[in-house]
Amino acid sequence: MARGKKQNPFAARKRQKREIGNPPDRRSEPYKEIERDNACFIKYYQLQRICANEEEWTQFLEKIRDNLPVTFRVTGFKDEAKALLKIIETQMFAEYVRGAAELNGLPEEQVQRPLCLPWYPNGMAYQLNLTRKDIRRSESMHRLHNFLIVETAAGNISRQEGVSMIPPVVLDVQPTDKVLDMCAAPGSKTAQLIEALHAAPEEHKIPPGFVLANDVDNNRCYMLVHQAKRLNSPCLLVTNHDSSFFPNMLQTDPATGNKSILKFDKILCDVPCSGDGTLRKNPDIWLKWNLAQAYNLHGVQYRIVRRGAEMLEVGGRLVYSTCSMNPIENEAVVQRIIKDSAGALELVNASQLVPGLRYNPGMTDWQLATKEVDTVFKTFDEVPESLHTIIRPSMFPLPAEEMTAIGIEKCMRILPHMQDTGGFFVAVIEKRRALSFEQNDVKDLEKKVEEKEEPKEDNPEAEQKSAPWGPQRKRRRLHGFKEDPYIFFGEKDADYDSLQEFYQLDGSFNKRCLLTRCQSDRKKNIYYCSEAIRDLVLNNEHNIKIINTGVKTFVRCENRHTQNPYRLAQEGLQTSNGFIGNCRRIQVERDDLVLLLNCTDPTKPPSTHELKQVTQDRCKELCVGSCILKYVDESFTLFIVGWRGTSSLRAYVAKDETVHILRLLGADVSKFEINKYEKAKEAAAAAEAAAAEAANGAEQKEEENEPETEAEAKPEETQQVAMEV
Ligand SMILES: C[S@@+](CC[C@H](N)C(=O)[O-])C[C@H]1O[C@@H](n2cnc3c(N)ncnc32)[C@H](O)[C@@H]1O
Repeated sequence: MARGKKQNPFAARKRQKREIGNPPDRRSEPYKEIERDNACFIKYYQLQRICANEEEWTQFLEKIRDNLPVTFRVTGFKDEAKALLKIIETQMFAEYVRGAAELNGLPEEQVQRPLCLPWYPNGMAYQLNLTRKDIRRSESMHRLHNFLIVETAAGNISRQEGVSMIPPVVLDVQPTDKVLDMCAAPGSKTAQLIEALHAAPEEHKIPPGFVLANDVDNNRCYMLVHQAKRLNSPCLLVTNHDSSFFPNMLQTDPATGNKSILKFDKILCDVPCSGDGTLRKNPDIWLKWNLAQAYNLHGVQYRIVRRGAEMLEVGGRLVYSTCSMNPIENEAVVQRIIKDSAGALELVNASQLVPGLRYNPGMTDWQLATKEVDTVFKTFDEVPESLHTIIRPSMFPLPAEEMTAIGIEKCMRILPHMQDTGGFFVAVIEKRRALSFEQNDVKDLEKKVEEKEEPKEDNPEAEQKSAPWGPQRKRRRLHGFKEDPYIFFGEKDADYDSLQEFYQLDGSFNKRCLLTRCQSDRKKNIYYCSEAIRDLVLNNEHNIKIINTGVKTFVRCENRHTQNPYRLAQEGLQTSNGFIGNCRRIQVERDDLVLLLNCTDPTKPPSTHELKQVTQDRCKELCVGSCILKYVDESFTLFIVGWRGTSSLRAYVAKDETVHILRLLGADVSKFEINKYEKAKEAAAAAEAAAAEAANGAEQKEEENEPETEAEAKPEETQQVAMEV
């Protein structure tokens, strides 16, 4: 190479590749199990004495190397949940026992029954004695597998790690609470928070409280929207911010109209962590685990919980949780925030909310070490200067008397061997008074918001339009997609008037909570959000990046026979149902509903003549258009969106929901079930037959071209080829 001439690194890499040749294609190699071992991990946790004795340590190591059993919970606020639970406990568990017996070659009597998690409210969560792989890969489990997939998609069950259900339970959310989930994606805990908010539908048609679910990762925010949307709550707002710098928000007092800084009653800080408590579910962590991760995360974990503490209402509750077992990410963060709060925050014991849960108390002592765990430090003084930027004084345990005052033992450490779960850490904190470092200047915030706002229209009747965060005026976009605006209905809206008339919407329905996402005279989808969420959007849209809110309630559906261009959306029916009059309701009996749901061809809806006389008579009273089908069972009542056609009636629900309802009705769902093993067998047989036919054809062609004697000489061979293919 000529002197001074720079070598192009890409070209060099290409040349090198050509010389060495392409790396072997590993896709054809058999899948190698990950070795569930990591010397530093073992050394570190042995050093910390996370187990009381050798025997427990052996149990811990054995369990953490094992696969995780499947757990799921029935999503709780619907009346149907109990009916579904009953089906699970009878039919599905009978299926489970049969399948597990076949899988393990055991008599059915010896199969361990699924375990109802004692600490989960209302007996709604179960742990199966099978792993995800067992269920996915065995034919005997295909019905159970189908059931889990369909009911998860329809939002009636949630497959979630057992220990991950604990933080929302101890947060103890009530329907009136203002809840913040600071690190919410992908949203399994957010779903629990929403369920708790809607737990008393008889008291609140729409809960006065709300859940603000936030995540810093824009892509993960959309996973969160997808997960939370299954619950169809009008009380959810999804935002995209770094929680450690979450902006203060304004709220309006509905009685006085005065603005104040929003403080939350309940805050969940399920912070990013090294995740070594999920080793059973994610064995690849064995390959990556090292102490540097915990050292790196301690700072951001502290900043998030500190910001959470600032935004917490006095008297409110904050839960700090991680799926890590490391005291640097757990007790060290908790002791630091409690100490810095100078008595404003207090750790509390929440064991009464999880009766029967086995856990260890928070650790009062731990040690730090180098990344390879070859040098151990008991105090910061022992740490060499070269590590001072990595290992910080706040990571060490406080002196014993300070630790006693903090009551760190009130934290909960759940280890895998205690009840065959993953590992988890949970701390419950309450705020006794305002923090010395929190900023509560409402005037200052109002000024900042006003500076960002566009001039307001004078006409109070005009619709209120939000500008998405990262206002278009500035054409600034930090990351992710630019969201469509949130355009609320004004006091006078022609579409609302026609909706009100057609559906006899009750006077308590707040039309100003209806919104669309595009500026057009022909609204396409109309969403609904609660009053509290509307207030938050309008007060803070210039300050906060909103990703999603509102539940789809009306959908444009032009049909020349109907008087109203909007049909009801099943997603929003849970909310709109309570406000719609009798004029658009048809009560149906079981057989009629089964008939309607079994009609899967939208071009051939059931004729009203096929229905019971009473249903036919009721249909005659309704003009063409969207309607509510009501079905009353002994233990539950169902409301389903329907369509009254000129001479037909149909149910307007998605496939997974259809299967769910048919299941609740005790109807046959076999036509919706997919047996992938049967399908694979059928496909293999078809391929075999096709290949045989092709081989036969080829042989015949050859035979036709060959001399007569040759063909006569090998007839069995031709036969043989056909059979072998
Ligand atoms: C342990 S996960 C949360 C799991 C979630 N609570 C659930 O139950 O599904 C941590 C989340 O924190 C988010 N995150 C990381 N740093 C953050 C920050 N500074 N602010 C907000 N979210 C953050 C990550 O994107 C990740 O989704």
